[in-house]
Amino acid sequence: MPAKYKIVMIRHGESEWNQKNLFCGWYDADLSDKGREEAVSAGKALKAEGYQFDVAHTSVLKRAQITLNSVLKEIGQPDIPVNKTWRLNERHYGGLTGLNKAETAAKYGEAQVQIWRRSFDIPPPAMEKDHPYYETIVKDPRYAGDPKPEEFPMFESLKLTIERTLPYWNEVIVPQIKEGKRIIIAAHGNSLRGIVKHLDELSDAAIMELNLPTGIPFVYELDENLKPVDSMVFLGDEETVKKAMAAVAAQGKAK
Ligand SMILES: O=C(O)[C@@H](COP(=O)(O)O)OP(=O)(O)O
Repeated sequence: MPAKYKIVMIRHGESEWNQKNLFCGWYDADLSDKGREEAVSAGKALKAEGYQFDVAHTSVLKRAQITLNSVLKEIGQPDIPVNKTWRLNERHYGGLTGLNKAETAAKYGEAQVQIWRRSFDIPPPAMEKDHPYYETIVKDPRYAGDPKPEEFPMFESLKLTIERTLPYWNEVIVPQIKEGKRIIIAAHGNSLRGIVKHLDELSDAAIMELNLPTGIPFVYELDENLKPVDSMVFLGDEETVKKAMAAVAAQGKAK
């Protein structure tokens, strides 16, 4: 079937916590200088290809929002409607939040860290009340009322992340796609892996292999039933994308 719709997604540029190689999850890390540059380059790449959007979706975390704002500024559309939702947040990394990924691998083994980072349904340990970032995250006013207290995660596997991201995809984004709206989503490594898994119907095993690079936009072309005609086409040269993906995968290695 021919392509009918196009949607652009981007993982935020490198954050200060990506740079320090810390599990970040719902911690609201800022972009690093490199991440800000990546966001500007992403905007320029979209501009060069003539992309324009009617609406944008992002998480409530600033690393995604700043990336989106940079992109929209570069393409000359700083004022389009932007929907912000916790449902596009990064997966909640539970008790691992704030730990160094390489040090965690040295302590618990690379295989365990790989399970925590990439298994489909094995969650990281829960964030307990005495965790250094518990109060910062749970009491953050941006979450007052939404998610509801019973929905508020203390940890998330990719499976749990998908369970809270997909309702937003299906109920908010899909109707807009079908109305012909040109959409960009600026979000996170794992919230976007969830959407990719859904669109491409990847198996639980196949999604483990996918590492999304920071700050490189990718495009899906969808047919009228929203099945991909073209999947995950990055606006970047192949070698750069491959290297960036390998670098993300390597973050879980004990140095
Ligand atoms: O939470 C985090 O540490 C990273 C992803 O980490 P990995 O699952 O790749 O370890 O999220 P993001 O930088 O996309 O917001």
